[in-house]
Amino acid sequence: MVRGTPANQHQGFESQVGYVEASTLCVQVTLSSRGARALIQSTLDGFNVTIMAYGQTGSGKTYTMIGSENNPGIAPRAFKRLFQLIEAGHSRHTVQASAYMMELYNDKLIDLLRPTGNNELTKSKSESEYSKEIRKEGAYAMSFSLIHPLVFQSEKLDIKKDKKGSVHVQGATVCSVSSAGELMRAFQQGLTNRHTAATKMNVESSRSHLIIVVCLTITSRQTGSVLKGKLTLVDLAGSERVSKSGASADQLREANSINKSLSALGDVVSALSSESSFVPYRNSKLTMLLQDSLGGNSKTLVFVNVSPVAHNADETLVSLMYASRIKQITNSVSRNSDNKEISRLKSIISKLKKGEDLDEDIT
Ligand SMILES: Nc1ncnc2c1ncn2[C@@H]1O[C@H](COP(=O)(O)OP(=O)(O)OP(=O)(O)O)[C@@H](O)[C@H]1O
Repeated sequence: MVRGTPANQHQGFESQVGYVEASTLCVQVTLSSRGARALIQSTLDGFNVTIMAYGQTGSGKTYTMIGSENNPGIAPRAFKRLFQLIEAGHSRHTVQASAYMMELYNDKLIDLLRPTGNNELTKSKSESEYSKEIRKEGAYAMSFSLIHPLVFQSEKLDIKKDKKGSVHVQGATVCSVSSAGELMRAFQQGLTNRHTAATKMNVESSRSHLIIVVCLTITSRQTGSVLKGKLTLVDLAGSERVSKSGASADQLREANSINKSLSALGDVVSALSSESSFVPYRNSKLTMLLQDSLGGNSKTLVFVNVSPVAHNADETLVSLMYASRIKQITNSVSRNSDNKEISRLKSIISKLKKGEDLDEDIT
């Protein structure tokens, strides 16, 4: 099912530059679930969930995923809903939440939560607080409020896939978060580091693909069994014709890199929708990152944003064809769960690898 949903509750939206349209239209394509709200619950039920926006530059992807202060987009709404559900289920399970945030800029993965000396959140904390930082599962983990400007400079970001097919970025700065507000603060901090620039098509065009991942560990109070949920939110950079966007020299490089990665994404979608035996995930970092979201172990919702104006008819057609192809993809979804004993053994193995104390686990 492909649902056409007017995303333009924005009557009177004025264009600010060049060819920005007076309205946008959003086509919602859902794989494996009914809608965004149900998907947030699925994350807490131990599933991988991806929500992403695809479309031509200036068509409203960032507005859909991030929104504005008065009209929050999918990400802030998802964060709020997630913590409402966590609170509602408090008597049944405990939940540990953490998040990391990356951009893929000129084919390079950049850690948007990596502390810098300029980070406002890093300045007000004492040294003793910084000492509480912990290392976890090969990634750099910390409570978000404890970010230290000098530590956690990981060497390299690596895209990894576990045995169940879940993708994660090794080496990313991971913030542990305990409320929607904390998660939102981390998110906003990350956004300030994202590459954007004015083009003829969009006064604040995203020059990178944005990926936010929220990881949940849900432990049942009754049985001790553990579920792992993962929510991935993706605001893709827009495909653009440089003749229309009027790209400068740097922007030309960015546009080429964006178009190349989106073309690799198109190849993956084509291969999956035609049930080809080979899917070229490894052709781009973007497709490697989205490997579990497209054709893998994830419930996935894709918003395809299109422009309704005649001037953009070609791009709109391409996006709609993309939407209908993506709709043919079938993901194979399973819950990420472990019983109490397996969780205990995994925790021992992980601690042994890190050379940590095992006293608590063995008694
Ligand atoms: N539904 C909407 N209501 C009001 N303004 C909107 C709406 N959708 C988009 N806009 C405005 O249109 C402009 C372009 O939108 P946006 O930046 O989300 O496009 P995009 O698809 O993310 O573009 P790019 O790929 O270049 O980053 C922005 O100024 C945004 O605020």
